[in-house]
Amino acid sequence: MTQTTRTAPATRAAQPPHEEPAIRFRHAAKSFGAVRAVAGIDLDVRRGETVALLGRNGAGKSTAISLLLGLDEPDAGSVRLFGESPDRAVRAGRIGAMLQEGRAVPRITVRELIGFVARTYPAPMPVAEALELAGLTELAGRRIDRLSGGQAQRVRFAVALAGNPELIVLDEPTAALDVEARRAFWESMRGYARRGNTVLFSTHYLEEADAHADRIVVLDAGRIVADGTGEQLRRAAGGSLVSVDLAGRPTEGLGELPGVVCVEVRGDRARLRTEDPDATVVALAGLGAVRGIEVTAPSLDDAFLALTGSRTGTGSHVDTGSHIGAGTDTDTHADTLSAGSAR
Ligand SMILES: Nc1ncnc2c1ncn2[C@@H]1O[C@H](COP(=O)(O)OP(=O)(O)OP(=O)(O)O)[C@@H](O)[C@H]1O
Repeated sequence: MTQTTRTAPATRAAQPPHEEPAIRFRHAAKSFGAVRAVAGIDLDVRRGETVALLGRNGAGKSTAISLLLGLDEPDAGSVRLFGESPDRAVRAGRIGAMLQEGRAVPRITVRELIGFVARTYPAPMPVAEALELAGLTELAGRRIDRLSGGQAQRVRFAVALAGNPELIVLDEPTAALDVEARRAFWESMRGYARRGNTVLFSTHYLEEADAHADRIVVLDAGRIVADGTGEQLRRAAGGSLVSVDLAGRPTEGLGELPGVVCVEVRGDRARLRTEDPDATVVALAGLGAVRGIEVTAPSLDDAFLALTGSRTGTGSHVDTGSHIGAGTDTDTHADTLSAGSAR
């Protein structure tokens, strides 16, 4: 491979309207036997955007990323990066990736490793710059096998930066990191994005998607079920939540109150999702059911559960935590909201 060096641009220009997007999926599909891991997705990511790919275990995030990096070929449809094939874009150093697996090489220093990786690219980022962006300047002389988990993750980020990519793809970059390491990681990522680069990251963490992405794309059962900002997703989830202490009252008829679209009972409390919280509260008052009444706007968790069709009703099995992790006891109804409905 040619080893000429050019100075990395401090920032990249915003995408002119005629330019190809950084990422373009067109009807892209990939199955493994009977499993449709990616079931025909259409997605454009503009240059300079930071996009989160959100979904539960098995939603298809890693498969979509593999298609994007050319590690897997789609069975149907296409994936283009900056208007070219993933393979070409990756070889040209336009794409950097940080995947879930990947073990650090022992016995060499952080600086040596990044230098080594940088030399394999045609137009790498200066090593000192990659180290600085990844927050590794102080650790440049440290041996790779003597780093903490959070520091090792930063090295992987620097490896992804080494080719001076315009797009970086991160598959669950903060899994297993503690709060401080996460904060440091996102700071580095934002530093890279601020230069006008494009970022696509997958995550199970709703709050990370909301805090660090311009746009959230929700995948479920291989399909895009929503695409928009955190705020748009919350709105798409529809309605506020009115909860009230039942105080032994029967639950019959709650579903017919004005505005109510669904009722969930947890112990002695009823949670009513409503499109008209004022009318619902007035109707509850008419029934004399006002003990412990609370009205809350939908959270991103609520939105996620609604968008991915997660089962609600009895409530006891609904994961309302902000980490959509393994073992979430949910059903899949990918057609709850159609792709792009949150936009
Ligand atoms: N190489 C493979 N062979 C067979 N099935 C696979 C393969 N890779 C993925 N799958 C299946 O495809 C579906 C999507 O998996 P994928 O890893 O893309 O999901 P994910 O959203 O990244 O999940 P996670 O959050 O657990 O990493 C799953 O049902 C998975 O079991």
